[in-house]
Amino acid sequence: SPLRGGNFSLKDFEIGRPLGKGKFGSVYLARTRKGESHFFVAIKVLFKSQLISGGVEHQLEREIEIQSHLQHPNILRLFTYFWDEKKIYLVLEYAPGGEMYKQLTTMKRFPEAMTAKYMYEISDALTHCHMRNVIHRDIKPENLLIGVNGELKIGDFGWSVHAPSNKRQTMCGTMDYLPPEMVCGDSHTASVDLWAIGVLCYEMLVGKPPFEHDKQSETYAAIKEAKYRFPDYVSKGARDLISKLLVVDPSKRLTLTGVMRHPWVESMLEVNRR
Ligand SMILES: Clc1cnc2c(Nc3ccc(N4CCOCC4)cc3)nc(-c3cccnc3)cn12
Repeated sequence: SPLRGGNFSLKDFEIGRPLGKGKFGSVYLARTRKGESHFFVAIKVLFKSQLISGGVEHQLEREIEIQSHLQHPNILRLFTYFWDEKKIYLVLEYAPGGEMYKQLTTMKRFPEAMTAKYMYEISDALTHCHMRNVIHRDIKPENLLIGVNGELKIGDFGWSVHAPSNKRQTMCGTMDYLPPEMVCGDSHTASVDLWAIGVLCYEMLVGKPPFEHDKQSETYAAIKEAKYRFPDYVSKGARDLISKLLVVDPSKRLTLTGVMRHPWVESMLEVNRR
């Protein structure tokens, strides 16, 4: 890629339309100026002042450290970063398919074959992370993007840490994806990501997460007991996979290999190949 080497600055890019707004800044479509073939990227612009007031500078450092070293087809690349007086710029891979949660909102719920393909891809990506002792900790549709061939891309490592960790995290997103051990504040391991992909699989098939309740206290209670129900249309195979991930005891959850080899996933991947 033309983003070899270092010391880039804003003048090396033509900034295009805004792609969306994040918590601490915005994301813009951009393309490299140099060279004949215009290489599209996404530039995430973060305000130093907001990072400091949000007390998340160290989290950004971790995000950059982790994401710049992970290279996997289902993990959004962080090519480089630079800063000026007021802002920090992350030069990320552009995901032409946009955000998964917008796709899910539009479609209401995904077909089983599409859900199984995403489950395979995210398990493959998390295997890559866990082998490098990286726990993502914030798997949810809002952090997942879609690539040029409809493939899933994990797009945000803002909450990832090196395992094992008992880092308290001031919650500012949804609780729906929190596993029991994090709800109870216990230390947690990579298996928190397995619980999260169980929640993700349910939400992709049903259109809402399994433990969603009006009151936060009810959500917590349901999570702690892994108490949830399936609508009738969820197949036996999908129920089997989800029930092996949404297990209170972290050591009893299905492994990532177990997800990729699950009979329902394998049978649905066959459907995709036809
Ligand atoms: Cl990082 C990163 C890399 N690529 C993206 C991206 N890509 C992207 C592609 C296509 C469309 N559109 C396709 C036609 O219909 C309208 C949306 C949107 C975003 N979006 C975001 C983002 C972030 C926050 C809110 N909203 C979108 C972050 N990204």
